Amino acid sequence: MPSLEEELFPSTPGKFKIDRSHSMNRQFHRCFASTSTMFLWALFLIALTASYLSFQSFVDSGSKYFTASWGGLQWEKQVRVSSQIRRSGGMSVLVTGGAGFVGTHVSLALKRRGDGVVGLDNFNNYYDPSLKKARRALLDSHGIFVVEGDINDSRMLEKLFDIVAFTHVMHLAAQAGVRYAMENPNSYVHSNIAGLVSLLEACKSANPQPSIVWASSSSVYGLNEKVPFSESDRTDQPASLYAATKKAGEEITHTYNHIYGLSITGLRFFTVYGPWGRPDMAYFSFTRNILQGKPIKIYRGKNRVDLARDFTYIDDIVKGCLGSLDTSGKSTGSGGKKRGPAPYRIFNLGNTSPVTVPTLVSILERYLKTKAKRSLVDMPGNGDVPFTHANISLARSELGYKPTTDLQTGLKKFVRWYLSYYGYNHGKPVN
Ligand SMILES: O=C(O)[C@H]1O[C@H](OP(=O)(O)OP(=O)(O)OC[C@H]2O[C@@H](n3ccc(=O)[nH]c3=O)[C@H](O)[C@@H]2O)[C@H](O)[C@@H](O)[C@H]1O
Repeated sequence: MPSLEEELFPSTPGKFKIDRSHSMNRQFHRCFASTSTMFLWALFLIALTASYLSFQSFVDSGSKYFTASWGGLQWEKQVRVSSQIRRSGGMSVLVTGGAGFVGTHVSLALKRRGDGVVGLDNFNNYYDPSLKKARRALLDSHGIFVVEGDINDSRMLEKLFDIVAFTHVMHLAAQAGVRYAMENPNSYVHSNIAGLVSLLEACKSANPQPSIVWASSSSVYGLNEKVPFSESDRTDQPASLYAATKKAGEEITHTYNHIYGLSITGLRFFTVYGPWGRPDMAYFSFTRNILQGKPIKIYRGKNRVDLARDFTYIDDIVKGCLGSLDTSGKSTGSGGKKRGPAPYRIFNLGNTSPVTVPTLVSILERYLKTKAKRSLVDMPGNGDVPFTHANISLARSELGYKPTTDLQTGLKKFVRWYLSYYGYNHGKPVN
């Protein structure tokens, strides 16, 4: 089969017909036919080479994923204004995944205390983008600008660091979800591996280099059976590709810390829930299905043992994130070179009191005043782990992290928000 180039440039040039105007003078044509043909060929070749090269760089930078919704004077002004610090000793933070669940809450908390915040989000459709847009509207009403862009877009990242000398990056952009990794494995590589490297490259080259706090996951403990999970426990048995990419992230950030002097703090979040949460998570989809009278699947482990999670309320997670930013220490590199050792830290951020999934459902039933249609099924082999339980002593001593919201209280707040956001037509208001 001929290649595209062979089709465009057949080996017998005579086959390639150039349309000529009838008004052309035959004599003139005969004299200049060979010169003009060569000239046209040369022009054509130059144009083709140029478009091929620009297409290559487009593909190389992964730009096929990007929307061109950044840049321009107005955009730069919005970025600058949003990043302005309004307290002494404050920080300017780039929050990736800014329109995400945790990103929104962290951004609001930072802004509230006078820090400068710029969000960054690609608004992908892993779950309903209208929820992300509603979060963006909320952020906007608090003076926080969210840039629409992908962390793989290195040109855009470079531009952001040109405009603002961010002191910190709160990196929360990721492909989340444990079970979805079997459906769309490449999206995890794209965001959690390639995107992470692209972001670290931008941070490494930035002058000054920012300190980085980023979201790892409790899922890195995988098949670890020692409870509660401590940071020093083994994390080399991931049960899902999601977990494997988060574990890889911990190794990748370590190399950037080691080679370039970037200050790194990785946070292992334990099943975070709350208002403005992620619709793909169990507590959220259970609520929707219970209100709509649809059945819910409750997974059970081996020997019909209930699964359990160390569900952690969003406000507690936000405190852990801010504590991490405040204690992160400085990156030491400049001009892409390390000038001395920089902090590398990993912390569990959990609640320390696991609750079983059936108990979670009972709490929801009470607040929703509706019985769930429970269907108990054996846990499919899709990356799930039977339980999680955080040991948080390290975060407590280093960050002053102290979770204060139990599942009952947190779910009550979530249900209130859910009903106010989606309306009361799906169920009765919570007391
Ligand atoms: O801590 C993390 O690092 C991860 O937390 C979250 O993962 P998980 O702890 O798996 O939360 P989630 O899906 O809410 O399932 C909760 C429970 O409900 C069970 N579950 C789930 C679905 C269902 O239909 N039925 C069911 O029983 C299920 O078996 C499980 O026992 C984040 O999604 C993930 O992005 C990551 O951040």
